[in-house]
Order: sequence, then C-alpha cells, then structure tokens
Amino acid sequence: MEALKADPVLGIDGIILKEEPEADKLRESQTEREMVPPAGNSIHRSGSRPQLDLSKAAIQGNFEERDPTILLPNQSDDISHLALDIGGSLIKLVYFSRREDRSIDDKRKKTVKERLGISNGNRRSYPILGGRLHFVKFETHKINECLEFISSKQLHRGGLDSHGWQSENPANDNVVIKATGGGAYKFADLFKERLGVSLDKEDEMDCLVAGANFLLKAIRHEAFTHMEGQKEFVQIDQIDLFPYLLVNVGSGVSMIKVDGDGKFQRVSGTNVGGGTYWGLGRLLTKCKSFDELLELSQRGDNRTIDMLVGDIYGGMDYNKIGLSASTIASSFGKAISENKELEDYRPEDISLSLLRMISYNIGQISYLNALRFGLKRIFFGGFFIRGHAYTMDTISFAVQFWSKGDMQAMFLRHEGFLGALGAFMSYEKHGLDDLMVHQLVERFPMGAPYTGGQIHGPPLGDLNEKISWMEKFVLKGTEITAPVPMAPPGTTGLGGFEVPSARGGTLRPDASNLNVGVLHLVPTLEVFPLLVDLKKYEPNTIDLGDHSELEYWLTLLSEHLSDLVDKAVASEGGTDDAKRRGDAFACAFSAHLARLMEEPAAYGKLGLANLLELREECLREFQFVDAYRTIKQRENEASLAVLPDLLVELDNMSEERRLLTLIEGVLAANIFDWGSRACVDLYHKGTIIEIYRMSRNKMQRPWRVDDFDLFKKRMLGSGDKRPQPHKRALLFVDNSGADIILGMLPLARELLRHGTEVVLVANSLPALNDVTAMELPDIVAEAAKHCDILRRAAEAGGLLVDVMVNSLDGSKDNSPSVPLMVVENGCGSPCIDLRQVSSELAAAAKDADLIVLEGMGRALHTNFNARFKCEALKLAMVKNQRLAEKLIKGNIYDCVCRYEPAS
Ligand SMILES: CC(C)(COP(=O)(O)O)[C@@H](O)C(=O)NCCC(=O)O
Ligand SMILES: [Mn+2]
Repeated sequence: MEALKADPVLGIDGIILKEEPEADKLRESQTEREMVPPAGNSIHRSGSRPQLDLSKAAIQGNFEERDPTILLPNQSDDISHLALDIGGSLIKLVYFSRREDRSIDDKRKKTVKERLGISNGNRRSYPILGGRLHFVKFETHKINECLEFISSKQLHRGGLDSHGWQSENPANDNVVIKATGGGAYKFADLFKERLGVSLDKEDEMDCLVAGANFLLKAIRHEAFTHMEGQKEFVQIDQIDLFPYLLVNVGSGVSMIKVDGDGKFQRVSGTNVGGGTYWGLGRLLTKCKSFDELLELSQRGDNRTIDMLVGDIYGGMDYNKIGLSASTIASSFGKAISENKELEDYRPEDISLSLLRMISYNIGQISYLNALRFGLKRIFFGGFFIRGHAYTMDTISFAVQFWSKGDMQAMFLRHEGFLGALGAFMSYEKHGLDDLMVHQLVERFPMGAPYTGGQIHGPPLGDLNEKISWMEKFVLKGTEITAPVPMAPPGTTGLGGFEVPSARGGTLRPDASNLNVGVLHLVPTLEVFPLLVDLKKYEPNTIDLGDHSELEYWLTLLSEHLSDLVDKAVASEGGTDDAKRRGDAFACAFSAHLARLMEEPAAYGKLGLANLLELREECLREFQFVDAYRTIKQRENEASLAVLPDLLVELDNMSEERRLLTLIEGVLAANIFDWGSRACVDLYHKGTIIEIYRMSRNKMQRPWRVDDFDLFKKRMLGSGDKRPQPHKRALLFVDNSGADIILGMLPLARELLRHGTEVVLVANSLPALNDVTAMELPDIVAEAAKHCDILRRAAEAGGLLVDVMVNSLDGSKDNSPSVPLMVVENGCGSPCIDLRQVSSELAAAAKDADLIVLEGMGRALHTNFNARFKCEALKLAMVKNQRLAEKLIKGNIYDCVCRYEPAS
C-alpha cells in the first residue's frame, strides 16, 4: 500500500486514503468527550418532510388492492439523504441513495401474482422503494475532501429546505442536513458557505442510542464478542434486545441504560477514558498519535511496570481469594519501588500497562453498572475501541472476570457510525426505522479489502474509474494479489493477564479490523414462511470457523479464478474492454479472498454461501452480467433436442419405475455444474449427452443418502391405498441445460400429472450456469412443444402468453390443468439463504406442501440441515471429494436423496 499513500487522487469506496488522523484533535470532539446528561430522554425529532416528491402521485392499477403501487411521475430515479457526525478526528457520513425499483413487471409476474393472490408483494402502503445505505469516513482536518465528496455526489440536494420540503433546486440555499458531534457547531458556517446547507444539530446521545438501536435490530450479525483474539458474532433477538447498557468510550466514558427506542438514561460514566490513555500516553512515551500509542502496546510487556500478585507473594498465586500470580495487583505499582526513571522503561511496556489499567477500569465500572440495573448485555463503542483487538479483549476479560462469566461484553461492527446513523434516523418518514433484518443485504464493494476497516474516501464514480484504480494497484502494489497464510489469532495471552503474543509480520496492524459494507435495502425480501424455526435456522452447512475448512475453500475459489475470468471475458465477446474488466475482476476478487484469509470475520459472519455470492457480486460489479450465457444456451439446445425421446421413454414405463427413473434423472443431470472443478474436467471427455448417459448409467442404488422408498410410498402409496396428491410443490431448480430440461422438468411434469400445482423457483440473477427465472418461460415453452401436460400446465400458469406452442404429439388435449408457474427466489447466488427470499416466493410458499431443493448449492452447502413445516426432498450429486467425505462419509459423484416429512 505504501506507493498508494503518496497518491492523493486514489479515493475509492473503501480505500485507505491517508495516514491516521491528527490525534491531538481528539480533544475537540464532542461525540468523543464525556457527555453531559441530556435534558430529556426522548429523541427530539426536528423537521418534517415527505421523503419523496409526491406531487402528481397516482395509484397504478387496481384501486381495490390493499397496497397498490403508487406512481410518482415527478420523482427522480436517484435521491439521497445525508447525515453527518463531525467529531474532532473523524467525520462520519451516512448517506442513502434510493433507486427506483426498475424490475420489469412482465406478464409472467402478473399472472403469477394473480394466481398466488399477491397484490403488491408485501410492500408497505407508503412507497419505500429500496436503496443503499453507505458509510464513509473522512479525517476532520481534511474536511475539504468531505465537502467535495458531498458536492460531487450532490448529496446535499437531498436535504430539506426551510419549509421542510425536499429540495429540488440545486441552487437552493435553504437546505438542512442533520448533523451531530462538535463539528456540527464548529463547521456550520463552512457548510453554509461551501454547500449552501444549514446543519440541523441533533443531540449526540440521542443519536448514539438511535444508531445502536437501529443496528442491533436491523443487522443480523452486528454484535460480536471478542475473547482471546476470537470474534464471535451474536444473533440478538429483537424482542429480547432491551434493556442493555451502552458504554461509549470516547475521551471520557458514558454509560447509558437503554430501555427502548428513544428511552434511555445516562446512568454513569468515568473521566478515565480514551483521552486519559492518549493524554498520559503521549506524555509518557512521546508518541505522536493515538494509533502509534496503540500499536506500541502490541509489543509491550506490562510486567516490567505493573505490580502483580506474584510480585507480592513471591511468585505464588493468592488462592484464598482467587487471584493468580499474574493478576495485576497495582497498575504501575512497580514504578514506586524501583530506582528507575521514565527513560528506563520501554515505551511499549508503558503503553500496554496504561491500556490495561484503563480498559480494566472501564470494564469493571461497566460491570458494576450492569449489575446495579440487572442488565446482562453490555455493548461497547466509541473511538477508544476502534476495532482494536487488544482493547476489546481486555475489556471483555474484565467483564467476564468480575461477573464470573455472567455478563458478556459485546462490540458493534458499525460502532464508528452510531452517531451518524442516529442523526440519519432523526429524519422523519424516511421509512427506515422499522426495516427488518431480512430486508437488508450487506455487500462489500471492490475497495473493501484494501481498507481493513480504516478511514476511507469517496467511492469511485463509474466502472472505468474502478478498473483504472485496479490497474494502478496491480502496477504499484503487490501485497494483496493472492490469499496469504493466516496467522494464529492474536491473543492477549492467558486470561488477558499475560503478554499479548506479537502479531507478526504476516498481518497488517489493522488486520483484525472489521469492514463496513454498503447496506442494500430490499423491501421486497421476506423470510421463507415454511421454515420451522427461524431462530435455529443456519443456512450454511459447513462451518468456515474451522480454519482448515476456510483455507480449503478460499484456496479452491482462488484456483478457479483464471478459468472463470476466461468464461466471463468470452461471454462479453472477448473484446479488449472485456479483458480489461476481467483482469480487474480477478484482482478485486483475489483481494477479497486475501482479506478474508487474513481476517475471516472482516465482512461479518462468513459462510460458504457468502463466499460464493461474493464472487457473483464481484462479477456484477465489473458488469459481467452472465458469464455462462453461451454455455447455458448450448446446453439448453442439446438437452431440448433429446427431451422428446426421454419423455417417450418415461411414458412407456410403469408408474413406479418412472418415479425412480425421474429421481435418477435429476441426480444424474445435476452433474452439469460449471462451479465444480472436477465436473469441468469431465466435460472435456465427451458431449453433453454422452456425459448425461454415462452419469445415468452410474446411478446405482442405494445412493449414499437414499430415502427414495419413503418418497415413493408418499407419492404412490402401498398396496391399494392411493395417497392424496400434494397440493402445491415448490421446485428449487439449479443448473441450465440437462439439469433443468432432462432432470427437473420431467419431475415437474410427473407432479402435474398427479394433480399437483408446480412452482419452479429459480434465481433472480445469474450465478454460474444456474437457470434464472427470466430464462425459464422460454425453456418451458420449448419443452411444451413436445408435451401436452407441460403445455396445458404452462398455459394455466401464464407462462405461454406470448408464445405460439404447437403441440407435436397431435393429441391436443385441452382439458383444464393444474398450473405450472415460475417464481424468482430473490437471489443471485448458487446457494440460498431462506431468511431472505422474494415476496413472490414467500407468497407461493403459503399453499405449498412439498418442496424439492435441488443441487449442491441449495440442498447441501445450504439447507442440508434446514427443517420445514412441509415435506422436503433434497436432491443433489456431490461434486466435490472433500464435501462428500465430510458430509456423507462418501465420495465424489455420490448422490443424496433425502426425504423429510413435515416437521
Ligand atoms: C458452486 C456449487 C455449489 C454449484 O453446485 P450446484 O448447486 O450447481 O450443484 C459447486 O459447484 C461447488 O461447490 N463448487 C466448488 C467446489 C469444487 O470445485 O469442487
Ligand atoms: Mn448450480
């Protein structure tokens, strides 16, 4: 990164711009000073305005609908809101860019909506349209960069004018922006002069609490514990959030008991805080910055200065009162008895001793206050914490030590943004206050790996700028080009009382810091309603907390990369532009992998599903919309050509034989997976149809997991008893080509034949060679040309509205059929997290009594252990040796047919 620091123009979303802030400005900060009790405890909300330009608003479509779509002809596509927390060292900026939902309401969707009884999804009655919440930091002494950023993105145009209305006129000089922190006062004139906006000052403590409440309610893994170098994300139950103790460790420390939204009380504080550490530390060590002082502590040994129990008891523990020999009996206590001067002590040791003294003291007072009010949870934030592993460990240790494990210290991923977020929340009617966890998706743009959670500057404007930045990076920097080995977790040593183990050269000093991504608000996302227990649901099957597992998957993805780049570049015509984008993508994705190898928790709780989705998102960032487009088309054509023969073959079988052949067919055709290295190697050995045949011929039962007989009994019954057919089946389909056409479609056809409505659930966006919901109607239409059952069902499901389908078998049976429908799942990944699916899918699930999850991504990597309220069939071929061994104690190409009755 060294070379980059010299270049002031390399501002990018998530790129370190400059050295650490001038720490002596810390004392100026209000946010970061000990705070005085607020006059009142409820949040004051000033100003009021409509969030959107509602003029000439008109109801679209049917007036009878519960939540009709409202058309806003005068609303521009992108509008933004901005709020600031201007501290002494940092300016924290939270801004929201709202983008109009541009998804096409095609005919398929309309018919599906009618069929499924969806009015307007589950949208609210007011038009919150989704958007993105961005978090950006600037150094306060470089406030010009911040002003330029706001101006370049026109963020100040989204403020309110003096009448409380959304400003429309760029020259309007009555715009008001919410701000908190001392700088809201100090820089008010500067903002007025440079941007023509007035800063509407919000109380800091109100903002802190509002920010913390929003984060804890809206973000799934916001809070984490930090013990002995290990971060563990904690899922906070919304209903069980209050009361808690919020400890803001700034220059001084405030302890706030939070009882609800806008309900809080500052119950205590201490004047021994971050300012004390920095102030005393500066005098004693001559350090030039706060961060330098912190860094020193990492190489320190406090035993040279602190008086330990063992020093008093001749190296022994003081067992009677439970104190080990290594317990600090008196901070700096050794300095009184020795004939030494300040120069005789190492600055590293002084810094560590000071850090421990202050952290333990804060931990202890926090514990006592939590005890006083019967609070179990303590959340720590403020600039003193700033993601510093050692500080977090020390505070955690103190809380655990004093509470005898009864209380937990927790930290927040966005802790630096509490104030700014709170100021943002103080805007009325932005509609974000009651956003739910499942409506937020956090994404990490290409810049994230380079920040290590540090200060960063303006995001780059367009794709070209992004690529140029990547190219510059490749030329200048070499550190992050491939995954680097992960060092053992930095630990504070035994029980927090020993010397911290040095975090060696493999890690940057800020490596353990966490990144803050962009929060995408997707109001149409919902929880899949058929999950038995949302609280117990964990989408990922493999635990990447296991270091060897993480290393395996990161290495594997890194090895796949060059192949993927080739495909992606080819999918865009192999032009020079595509090659440039391909190289930039490779660089960006490698950097993500390296960052995660270095700090697996950097982007929040990490699962395999997140890794695979990150790859797809990174491709999209470089405008590779569908890297496997041509492969998918080729495989679709080849498979459609053999479909008629397969259908005839199937129709000549007994029902029992046919059901087995159908399941075999699904498993066999799941071999067409371009995400598996082993499979891609196979494809060189034959044509699609040859491989499909080979795969089918190898389908020998029993499969490694084989519940087929149970499923058959459910479908066909035993003896003369014919079971009731399923009412509606949701088929979560996987790959294009043979997988969908020769595997899942024939299975769907069989269910339709039984009188079961079938909903094909497919990706909203491309991922590898997975079929998407957009592509399915054409595929179904093609297949329907060869099959009356499919044709009538597809017609009934509204899939054939635009297509002329000539039935080739001549039978022209036009009797009514149960419908075949297609819904999108809301994701663009090979896996599926059922906590966040499209409202369309959630609606379709309401009447479903069978779900079929197909493929490794959806049925094994995720959801293998998921329990459903209805029957579930999980079908997949395992195309990875390690996974086969781990999950089913089997081998690559083994199959899973898991049938689970309703729980
Ligand atoms: C990405 C996938 C989950 C897709 O599998 P599918 O869902 O298509 O069956 C799978 O290809 C995978 O885990 N690939 C990485 C492992 C490997 O190359 O062996
Ligand atoms: Mn797939």
